[in-house]
Order: sequence, then C-alpha cells, then structure tokens
Amino acid sequence: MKCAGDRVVQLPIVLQALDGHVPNRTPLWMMRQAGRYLPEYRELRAKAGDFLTLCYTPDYAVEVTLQPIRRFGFDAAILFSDILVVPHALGCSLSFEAGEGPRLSTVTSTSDLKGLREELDSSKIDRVLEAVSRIRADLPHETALLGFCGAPWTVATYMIAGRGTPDQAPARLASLRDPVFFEALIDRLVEASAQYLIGQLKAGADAVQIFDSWAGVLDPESFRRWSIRPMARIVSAVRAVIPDARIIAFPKGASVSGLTELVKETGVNGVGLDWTIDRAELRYALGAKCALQGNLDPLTLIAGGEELDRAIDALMEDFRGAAHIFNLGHGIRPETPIAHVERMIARVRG
Ligand SMILES: Cc1c2[nH]c(c1CCC(=O)O)Cc1[nH]c(c(CCC(=O)O)c1C)Cc1[nH]c(c(CCC(=O)O)c1C)Cc1[nH]c(c(C)c1CCC(=O)O)C2
Repeated sequence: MKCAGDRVVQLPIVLQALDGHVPNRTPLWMMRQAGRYLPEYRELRAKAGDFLTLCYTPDYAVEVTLQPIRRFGFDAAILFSDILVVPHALGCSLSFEAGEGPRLSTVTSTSDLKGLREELDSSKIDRVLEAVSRIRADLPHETALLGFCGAPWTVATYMIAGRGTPDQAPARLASLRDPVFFEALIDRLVEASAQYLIGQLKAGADAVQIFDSWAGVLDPESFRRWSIRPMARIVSAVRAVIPDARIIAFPKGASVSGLTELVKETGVNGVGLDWTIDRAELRYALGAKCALQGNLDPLTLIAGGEELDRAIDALMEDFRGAAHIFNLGHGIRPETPIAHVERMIARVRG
C-alpha cells in the first residue's frame, strides 16, 4: 500500500499475488487475451495488413493491448508484441505467413551467430518500449501491465528451425551435435532478453513474464541446462539493475519436480502452469514459495457450458488460500466464443 496525497492506493491485485499475498479476490488475465478471437483485433489487424506492423507501430500496439481491458476489465494487460521480436532485433529476418506461423532466417552454426548483432537493434526495440510507456499511462491504476520475452530455449528453437516444429527436434539435435554453438546462442539470448526486460520494466511494465513454451520437450538434465539455468541468469541480470523486479516464469510442459527446482534456482515471483499439472501435488511441493498462475485448459473454454463451470470451480477450490492468479494453461485460441470468456470471468469473480 502506498499513499498518494491523502488517498491510500492499493497495489494492483496481480502484484499483490506476485508479492506472495492472497488478495481479497482472485486476479484474472488470459494469455493471448489480445488476439484473433476478438472482432476489434481482427479489424485492426486487417487495417495494419501485417502482424509485425501491429507490433512495431506504437499506436496499434497500444490500442490492441487495451482492447481486452476495455471489453473485459482484466486485472492485468499484457504488452501486445511477440517473443520473436528479440531474434528480429538481433538481425534475423522474420515474417508471419497467414495461417502458417512465423518464418525466420535460420541460425545453425557459430558463423551464422557471428553474422547477428551483439545487441538489440534499438530502432526496433524503442518502438516497443514507447508502446509500453503509453500503455502504462493509459491503463487504470488497478490494472497491472505485464511485459514479456521468450525464454532462450524457446526462442532458440525457432531460430534454429526457422519456424515452429512439432517437437523441436532441430534445436534438440543442435544442442547435442554442436553444444559449443548452442551454448553461445543461448548466451546471446540471455544477454539480449535481460536487456529487453530491463527496458520494459524501466518503460513502465509492472512485472514481466518469461515464456518457455517448449520446455516440455526437454529431458530433466537438458531442462536444467537449457531452461532453468538461462532463466536464472536472466532473473539475476534483471535484478542486478532492478532489485525488486517481479518476474513470472512459464515453462510449459514442466513437471512438478521441474517447476519446484525452477522456482528454487531462479527465485521468480510466480510460475505459469499448463493444464496438465497436478495442482494438489504442485501446491504440496511448492508450499507458499511463489504465486501460482493458471491453469484452465483453453479447450474447456471453447467447450463452454457446465463443463467449463465445473473446471473453474475445481481450479478455484484447488488454489483456495494460495497466491493464485487465474489464467489459462496456454493462450486462448482464435475459435473461442466471446460469450464463454464472459461466462468464465463472471464465475471467477463470483
Ligand atoms: C511461441 C510464442 C510465439 N509468440 C509468443 C509465444 C509464447 C507463448 C505461446 O506459447 O503461445 C508470445 C506472444 N505472442 C503474442 C503475444 C501478445 C500478448 C498476449 O496477448 O498474450 C504473446 C505474449 C501475440 C501473437 N503472436 C502471434 C499472433 C497471431 C498473429 C496474427 O494476428 O495473425 C498473436 C496475436 C503469432 C505467433 N507468434 C508465435 C507463433 C508460433 C505464432 C503463430 C501461431 C499463432 O498464430 O498463434 C511465437
């Protein structure tokens, strides 16, 4: 709590939870809450013509970020951008083909890596940071603003394959065949991601999330080496500059023991959980060490109806008394009916 004049200003409830407190109601936001399930997003996307134009034009990025806040009043806004902005600003070419996902120039050897920049191209990043400042200025005080980046492992999988793949075999193979190159790529991404998050926090983000969407394809030892270690280095580099930085890690597909180890090694304030995790087992393993964010199956939200109600009730019950931030277990899908999102919000808020 802090005082502004004679008014007492409450910390936004998402930040209360990240500080380890149990807010008087459960905070709620959704991964990919700005996106194709919203008609107002589709309209602006058609006007911009291209996804990256949305990301790099502050007027658009601000507007798209605010759309789900205006419509639903979520407790957090997440910067509208993409994890692949980092390789783009390191010099990789990047495009998003309609219906096909991202395409990047590949980085598969030490000499490819030498061709990239050492530091992020500020002509790209500054536009994202301008959007961050403007979003913070436009948001209500009680709504937290989240910045983000991809975890080095997940970003590396796209750089090595040049696209998404079902099991990230190209990156896994590269880590086995050429560990010297792979380690150097991860190092470059650790540095760049830490600088990027520091920039976002300085520009006005209240907390940041690190998305490790492909953590689940790693064996336990590789998970330690390529997911936990790089994230721990990012957290300490960010906190060397901003000691009280609030950081959430989302290692999708991680096991209970993997998550427990990650929290211990990184000191993050919160962990994102996908829908496959055993919530009771996780709570038991983690105790009250950090905030728990998640974990409704995005398909349950598409299905709607009584199954949705039942799943929400079970989730709320399992995390009762915990520093819980309600979210999905992964991003909302484009085909999700808006009425189901409204039903979910009403049920969580009771
Ligand atoms: C792996 C990953 C990416 N991007 C991201 C991840 C990690 C989270 C996850 O696992 O989903 C993160 C991301 N991407 C986007 C955000 C914006 C903030 C939010 O609302 O959550 C965030 C946080 C917008 C986006 N990023 C993308 C879109 C769709 C672009 C469009 O409008 O056509 C949006 C709204 C494109 C994107 N971007 C990426 C892929 C694979 C794709 C294509 C698949 C798809 O279309 O959903 C890379």
